[in-house]
Amino acid sequence: MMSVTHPAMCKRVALRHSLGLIALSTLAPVLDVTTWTFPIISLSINLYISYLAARFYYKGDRNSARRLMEYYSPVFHSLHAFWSSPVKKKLLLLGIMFVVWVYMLYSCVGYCSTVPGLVMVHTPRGKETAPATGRRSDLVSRLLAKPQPWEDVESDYEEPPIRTAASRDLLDADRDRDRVPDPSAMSSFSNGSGSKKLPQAIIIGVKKGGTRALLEFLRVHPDIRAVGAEPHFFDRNYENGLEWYR
Ligand SMILES: Nc1ncnc2c1ncn2[C@@H]1O[C@H](COP(=O)(O)OS(=O)(=O)O)[C@@H](OP(=O)(O)O)[C@H]1O
Repeated sequence: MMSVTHPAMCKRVALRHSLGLIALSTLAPVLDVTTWTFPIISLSINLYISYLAARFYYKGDRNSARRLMEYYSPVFHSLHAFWSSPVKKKLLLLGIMFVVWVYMLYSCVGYCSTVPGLVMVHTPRGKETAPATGRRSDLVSRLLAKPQPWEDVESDYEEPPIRTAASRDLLDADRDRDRVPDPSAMSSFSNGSGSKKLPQAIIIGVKKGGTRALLEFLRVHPDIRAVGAEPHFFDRNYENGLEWYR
């Protein structure tokens, strides 16, 4: 339509788009969308398309227009030029699609391996906390490891891990599922002498009342030993008795 109403504009647009293809291909690796292999491979094709667009721009005849349109779709051009059998066309098309697919897969694998982790890694006190890049397996093994129901903070104190809401929820779900009324499963709330004691302070609160935050803040104090997970003694495990609670 534009070639009939505005032939000059049509030529300008074709040339601009052809040159834009080179710029776009060069920009892609700069924006980290793909690797530098892509603009290098596509440069020859883009240059040839630009050459055809320039020819169309200056000549503006039917022949140069047709050549340009054919090369805008190199796949169809090659099919048209070299292959006449429909079966061979389909095979060639499949082959080209496969090559493109393999190249995209290769690019994606390289790209995905550089994506940083979404969670922070717990590091011991005094050491820097770093993003999870390159340490994902370590983090996964931490998250999947079954947490101890009770922690002896005095003998083996570790600062609480920094977790995202998602990983904390995962751990909470895991803990709730694994909470069985088995006294042997509860390690002692040891004061260092090995004796079991009842807690000296209890955090009571409604759901979503911020009890976890309070527990984590208190746990930071080196003289406070705190449970690893909320024991829910009074509302869920009361029937298990004080022996379970110790
Ligand atoms: N200081 C302070 N101020 C305001 N809000 C706070 C504070 N500390 C914790 N929170 C929010 O409390 C929610 C978690 O509460 P709980 O730990 O009791 O949750 S749970 O019942 O154990 O699941 C949780 O809310 P949601 O993020 O909406 O789940 C926390 O963000």
